[in-house]
Amino acid sequence: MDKIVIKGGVPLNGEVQVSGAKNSALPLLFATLLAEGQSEICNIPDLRDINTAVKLLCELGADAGRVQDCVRVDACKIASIEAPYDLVKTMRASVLVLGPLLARFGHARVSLPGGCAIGARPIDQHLKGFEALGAEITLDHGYVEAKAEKLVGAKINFDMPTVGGTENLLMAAALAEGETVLENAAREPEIVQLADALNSMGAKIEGAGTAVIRIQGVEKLQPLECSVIPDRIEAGTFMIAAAITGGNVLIKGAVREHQEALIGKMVEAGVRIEEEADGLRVVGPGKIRSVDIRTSVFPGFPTDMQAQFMALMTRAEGSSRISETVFENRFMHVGELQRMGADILIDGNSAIIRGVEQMTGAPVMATDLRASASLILAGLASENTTEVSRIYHLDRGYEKIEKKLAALGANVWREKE
Ligand SMILES: CC(=O)N[C@H]1[C@@H](OP(=O)(O)OP(=O)(O)OC[C@H]2O[C@@H](n3ccc(=O)[nH]c3=O)[C@H](O)[C@@H]2O)O[C@H](CO)[C@@H](O)[C@@H]1O
Ligand SMILES: C=C(OP(=O)(O)O)C(=O)O
Repeated sequence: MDKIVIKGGVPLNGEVQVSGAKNSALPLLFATLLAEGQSEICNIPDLRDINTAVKLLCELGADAGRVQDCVRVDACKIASIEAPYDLVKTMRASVLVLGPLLARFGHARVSLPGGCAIGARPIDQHLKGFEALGAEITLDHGYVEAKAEKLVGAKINFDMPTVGGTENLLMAAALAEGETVLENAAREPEIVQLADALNSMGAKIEGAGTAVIRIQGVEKLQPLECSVIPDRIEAGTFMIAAAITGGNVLIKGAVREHQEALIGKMVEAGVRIEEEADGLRVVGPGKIRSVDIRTSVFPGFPTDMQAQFMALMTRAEGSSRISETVFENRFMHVGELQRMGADILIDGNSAIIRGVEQMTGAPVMATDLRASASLILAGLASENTTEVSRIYHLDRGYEKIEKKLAALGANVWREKE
């Protein structure tokens, strides 16, 4: 297994290119199952989750593979409608094959993903939506099975705005008969990209990016050709890297409209952020100010940036409160940050962080994807050496992060444990 080693204390300088968004690429890859013929999606990041998705598409019988930064998927011949446990357990987003398989073949069987490090993460809202479209759902031997002679449009009101649930239902409803209305839908940029992509395939979807999405079902969809939007969470992670080291970095490809909540909080913390033609320039302050955050659905502060923002607050002047409202167990990084000298107290779903003058490097363990990133960020701003182990979590979602950071001047590299 690999670990990341960081010798902290270097202000980052230069330019870094943001990769394609994992959380957009995954639903787009599964959307290719909706059409016969060859789809091509470009600007696909080179990540473990993408490899898992391609493997899953092949397992279903599609002819899928990477050609440079594109993935081509020929979904003419689908031999299986089952997503097995071995793949689903390593990547929860595998449940996104349910919608497309059900819509095109009337049948899908997917291993239930179960809980993970950050929370229970049920899929009841996805299943409620499929049932409303007329599917029969059964749970058996750890698998969820969905069957329908035909899907018929319906009104679906989600109990909470769920990203995966909205995506799964968008894909299923695209081929259902008649109109589907999704209420209390998620509004993330990844939803907008999926709806745009489906429309380019011939779907009729209106309202993506708002809480109410209307889908007029069509009989058939064409193969997909598109390019993945920049990863706003990777971009945000580099924004914090620049800020926490007191550096000056142009984050190329970062989109301001995708980052308003993060930008607002970083500016409050004293960070200078300027929009340039090809991205966002972030200039770290001499002293970081404490600010409170509360995670929320888009356009609120993203839960996927909570751990990284906490790393920033460990170095701020004063005390800040970070409340996590999306996932019930997303403070796994706290214990590891404490090992590096952070002063953090957990109070229910909030963490109270009192900034410290200096943190010291330590061997720490990555517990999930964004926790891994927060430990690297803390390491960049700490004295001595930090070693982050179990970085297979990191490799799910960050493309060559150590190389990108090293190109900005950081002393960071990957080693075998
Ligand atoms: C691959 C991908 O895009 N992952 C993102 C997606 O995950 P994911 O799509 O799994 O997250 P959701 O938006 O569905 O989850 C939001 C909340 O709703 C709950 N819920 C969700 C569905 C359901 O059927 N029942 C239910 O109770 C979840 O447990 C969670 O508390 O959005 C999350 C929230 O922005 C991000 O952290 C993840 O990075
Ligand atoms: C939680 C995340 O991903 P996933 O939904 O794939 O677990 C993430 O990207 O931070």
